[in-house]
Amino acid sequence: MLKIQDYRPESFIDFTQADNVVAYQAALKKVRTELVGKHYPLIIDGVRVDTAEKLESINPCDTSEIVGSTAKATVDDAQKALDGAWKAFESWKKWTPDARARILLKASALLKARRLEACALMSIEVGKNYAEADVEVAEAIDFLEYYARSAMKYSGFGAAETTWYAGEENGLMFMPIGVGVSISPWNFPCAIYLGMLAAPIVAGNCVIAKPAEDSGLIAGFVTDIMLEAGLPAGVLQFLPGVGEEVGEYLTTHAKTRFITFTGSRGVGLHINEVAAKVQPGQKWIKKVILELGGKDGMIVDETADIETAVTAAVQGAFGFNGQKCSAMSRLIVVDSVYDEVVNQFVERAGKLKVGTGEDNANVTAVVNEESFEKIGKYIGIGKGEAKLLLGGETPGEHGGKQGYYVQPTIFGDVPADARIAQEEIFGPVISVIRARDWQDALDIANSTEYGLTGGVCSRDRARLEQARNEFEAGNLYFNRKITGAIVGVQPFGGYNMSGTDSKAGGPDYLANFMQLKTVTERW
Ligand SMILES: NC(=O)c1ccc[n+]([C@@H]2O[C@H](COP(=O)([O-])OP(=O)(O)OC[C@H]3O[C@@H](n4cnc5c(N)ncnc54)[C@H](O)[C@@H]3O)[C@@H](O)[C@H]2O)c1
Ligand SMILES: N[C@@H](CCC=O)C(=O)O
Repeated sequence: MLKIQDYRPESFIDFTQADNVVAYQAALKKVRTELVGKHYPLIIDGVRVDTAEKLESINPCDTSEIVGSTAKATVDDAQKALDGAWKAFESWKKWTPDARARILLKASALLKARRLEACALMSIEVGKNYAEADVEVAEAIDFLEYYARSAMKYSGFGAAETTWYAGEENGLMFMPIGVGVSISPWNFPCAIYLGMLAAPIVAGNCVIAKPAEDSGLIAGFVTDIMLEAGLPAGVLQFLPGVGEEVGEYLTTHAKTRFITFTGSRGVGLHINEVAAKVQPGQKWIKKVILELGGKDGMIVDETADIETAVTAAVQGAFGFNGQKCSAMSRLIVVDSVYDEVVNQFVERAGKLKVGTGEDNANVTAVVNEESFEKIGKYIGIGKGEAKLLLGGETPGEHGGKQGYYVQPTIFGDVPADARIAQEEIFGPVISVIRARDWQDALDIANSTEYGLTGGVCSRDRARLEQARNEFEAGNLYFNRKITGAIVGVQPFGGYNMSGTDSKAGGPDYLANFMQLKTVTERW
């Protein structure tokens, strides 16, 4: 059993302090010297393997810059990774939970020591500003620390309660399940990537990690940390590649035991479907854990503190340019305070500074051309569906640099069933919806197929209690922003089409990657 202090989330760096800003800028310089331009090969069975083709990361805030590259795995590489991982599983599954957990704790210490480098790399690779990058690296550290401790809970024959029965010993054992693939998105390329591989690994499984195409460098960076921390060869196979090629190959493969996926609803549902089909030679029903998109709404009623509500709306809507599954993309305001709330929201959002992640702007460029085009298309749709209150342009340029820049955009008086109020846009585009009253607001909040995050700004106790039970969201927040779940504090995962509600960073998350065996011995 580990002898360590109780879990406590990392605190965030205060960038109102000048010396912290100076330290961040020094990290940016260091990263520009040491990591920009770097190439990360695949890692199969602990060996670095390069490929003929590569995947390049482009700086979204300055598209003339190639930040670096990774290898691009083929299906042959995926097959080798799968075979090697099963070999590694034979010994890894026998490691004790505390021995496995020590590797996560060591990785956490290594990541803490390189915290600002990881942040700076994300500022350049995906355009995160300082606070957004820092919150993410803190979350990655938290995942390592939290899952290391969680692993203890599943240790030994008596890990779960069973009832005593005369003449027998009965007990439950939690067992690892095998080799799985972890497929992650670009928007939390450090924390979600790392959390989604660390959890199954500490539970005794082996993982093939397939990062998103746009964020291979930060994935390579943290993969190296996991290996430096002492993971045996083959336990973690690093397999950057194209989702539709290697991702598809692995999710449909007979030897894949589990799939943990975080990404868009379309891809997630596709994986759910193909993974359900039993392949020749397949011996199990694949476990599929899906965490998908959202169309997250926050209600403001007539009893709310308007200043609190507007601050929550601006933070929830525009943090990392709205590129969070948790982002507030619908602001639902009760008619009697609609004008007051919306005027203040538009005024505050209009003051946000647009620029690069490296310059610590409030709103930076969106991640890639596909997102840029998609967001532009939705802004066009919005202009036909509602009243444009702010922004509405996609300049594609800022300060003389070409990049995927989209103005913070707000539409008002959006019908609740409009496309911009129902479909995930994943950018800085907000629909404000007018509700007749509180009940109408709650009905509107629940009127999408998603159910990830949600919020209510109100001082009415009865309404908060009603929302507690009736608001369809996996993560519900009152009188604050609806983003920024903290590991262990706000376990994270969505309802309905937002996912399987696996609750990353929650007390039972590791159980997703285990099977239970009941053993009875009669005396
Ligand atoms: N619920 C959550 O916890 C959560 C967290 C972060 C992001 N998201 C969601 O993720 C989306 C943004 O991320 P994205 O653009 O990277 O999503 P995406 O679905 O386009 O890609 C996610 C991953 O899936 C891979 N992929 C694509 N096609 C595949 C296939 N056929 N088979 C296997 N893998 C395949 C991609 O290469 C990538 O690694 C948004 O919808 C956002 O809401 C959800
Ligand atoms: N866990 C993050 C969102 C992850 C999705 O993009 C939050 O709570 O804001």
